[in-house]
Amino acid sequence: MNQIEINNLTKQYKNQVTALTDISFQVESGVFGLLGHNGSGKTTLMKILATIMRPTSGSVRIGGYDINTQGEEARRLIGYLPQELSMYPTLTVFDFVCYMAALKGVKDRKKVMDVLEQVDMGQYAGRRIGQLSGGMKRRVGIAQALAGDPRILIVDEPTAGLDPEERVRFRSVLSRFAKDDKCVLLSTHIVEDVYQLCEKLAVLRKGALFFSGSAEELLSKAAGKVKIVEIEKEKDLAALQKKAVVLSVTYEHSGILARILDERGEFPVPPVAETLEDAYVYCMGGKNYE
Ligand SMILES: Nc1ncnc2c1ncn2[C@@H]1O[C@H](COP(=O)(O)OP(=O)(O)OP(=O)(O)O)[C@@H](O)[C@H]1O
Repeated sequence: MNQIEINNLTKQYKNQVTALTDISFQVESGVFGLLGHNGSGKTTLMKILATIMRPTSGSVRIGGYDINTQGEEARRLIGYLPQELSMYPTLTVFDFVCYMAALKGVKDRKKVMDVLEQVDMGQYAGRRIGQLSGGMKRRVGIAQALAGDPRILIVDEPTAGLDPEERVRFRSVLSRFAKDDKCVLLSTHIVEDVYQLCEKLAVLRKGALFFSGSAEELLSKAAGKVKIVEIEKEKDLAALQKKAVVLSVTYEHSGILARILDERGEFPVPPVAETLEDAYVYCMGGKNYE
């Protein structure tokens, strides 16, 4: 069953910037990844799905409810973690989540404790927000999104800036939520998160939908094209870049190893196994995404 259905969605801001152009895709249960460079329109799309911004045209159904005409019903199904969530540093974790939960009509303090336990923050309930690490704050952000028992969790770039341990922990919180026929829509520009978490994903490029499908389908776009070639000098790199997309470069004692996408089969070396990151960079026209 589709949890989210997006049809011909377009968003033009008042300054005439068109952030989204005719986007259509569906999101089923599980963790769904939304990948794109900075400025590709991810946050705009998340805000529309979270019903805090109206589209210019097109339609969105959340759990079957049309956000334009049944916004209240749709909103009740959603938990949203925005890219930047203002938190009051002097409040305790518990009081902050109680406050956010109350805004959604959840007054039961036991339920607040439950969501803190779900994100492994129960033991820090009494700590002040200002004394938390970045990863802990992000988990508190998820806890407030989980208040009200949503079916659909919309999280905007939740792992940016986290250390590897916190990222792993954060991912497990999301995948734990997504089982039981629920859905997480995760926007990120970190391909590793999508690789670890998502069966399906969409790629936005300059506000347009470039790809929507399974991770395997995205991978297949780079299949057989990823090669490693050796060049002698730095200046040979510029010539190589004219012939192929250079994915990464490693400097060795003997020379320089370049990982490339050989689209036209011009380099007579056997291909190596492609990664999701290779396929993503390929989709993005070869520009690195950081
Ligand atoms: N309130 C606004 N008014 C005008 N233009 C905006 C507004 N918000 C975003 N934009 C523009 O819309 C485009 C998409 O921005 P958006 O924030 O949705 O991208 P993003 O993929 O989330 O980027 P990032 O990863 O950097 O957060 C950009 O060109 C941006 O400058």
